[in-house]
Amino acid sequence: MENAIEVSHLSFAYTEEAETIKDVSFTIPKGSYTTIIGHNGSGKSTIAKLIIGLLGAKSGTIKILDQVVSPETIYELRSHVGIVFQNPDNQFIGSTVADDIAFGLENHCVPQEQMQDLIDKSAAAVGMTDFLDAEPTHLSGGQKQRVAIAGILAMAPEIIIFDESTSMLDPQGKASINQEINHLHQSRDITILSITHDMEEVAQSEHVIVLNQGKIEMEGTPKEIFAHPDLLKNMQLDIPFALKFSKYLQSKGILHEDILTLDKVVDAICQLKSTD
Ligand SMILES: Nc1ncnc2c1ncn2[C@@H]1O[C@H](COP(=O)(O)OP(=O)(O)OP(=O)(O)O)[C@@H](O)[C@H]1O
Repeated sequence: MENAIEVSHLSFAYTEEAETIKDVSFTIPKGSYTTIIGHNGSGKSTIAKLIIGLLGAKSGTIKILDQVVSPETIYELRSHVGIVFQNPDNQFIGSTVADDIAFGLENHCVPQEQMQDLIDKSAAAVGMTDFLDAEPTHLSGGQKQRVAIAGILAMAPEIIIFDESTSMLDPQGKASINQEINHLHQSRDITILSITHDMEEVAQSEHVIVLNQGKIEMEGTPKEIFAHPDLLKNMQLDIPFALKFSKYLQSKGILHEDILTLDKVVDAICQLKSTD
């Protein structure tokens, strides 16, 4: 399978005293959904900034769609990668929400007649239809995050990087955006790299990278990663609620395996009832 992103022996330091990223290597296959987790300050956002060339590596290489990221290539490469940051305040350009979502589309020369449809659909996907004429600066933190996500959804680039971009959303908003990300990934084959503290989102991804003090500590499927709750706890990380619940049901003899999502826990219980 071709790779969307290849990171090879990447190191980076903000200061001379200490390295923030220490010899990190990983690959993200095209069309895959990867999450990066790690304690605060483990270097997750720094990796995202290195990938899109906002920071320059001290050593190592990064390839996007088989091209090495460098000052010469980054401008062209960015047309294939959309990124939504944690702090939406730094991302607004338009004077209304609609203008803001339109900005990326205009840059990509999307015809006017398609533009309105894309703005409407992406605003609806993040629950912001009623705010299209609002000024972005007047929105709450979570609403701003929704608009920033809508701007990227509208452009549907080949690769999307989410850097804790649902951190300010209420639980329902988070769940519906997670659903939207999953839908986008499955229906359009878009490569997703999501930096997150939301273990429910991690459970829906295909591959997980666990970062600890600038190094990769573990890598694998969500099931493989969540099979080590004690290791995760040592890194201030948790397992999804559904997994805790399924472990509890196992202790009561009701279920017989670890299950990562609530939907699947409910399916398993329904299955038991139907075989009673
Ligand atoms: N501009 C900067 N100058 C100096 N040090 C920085 C800078 N930005 C980040 N750091 C340091 O680099 C380390 C990694 O930061 P980074 O933001 O990548 O972590 P993170 O894993 O994304 O954290 P969080 O989960 O809190 O968002 C931290 O120790 C942080 O203090």
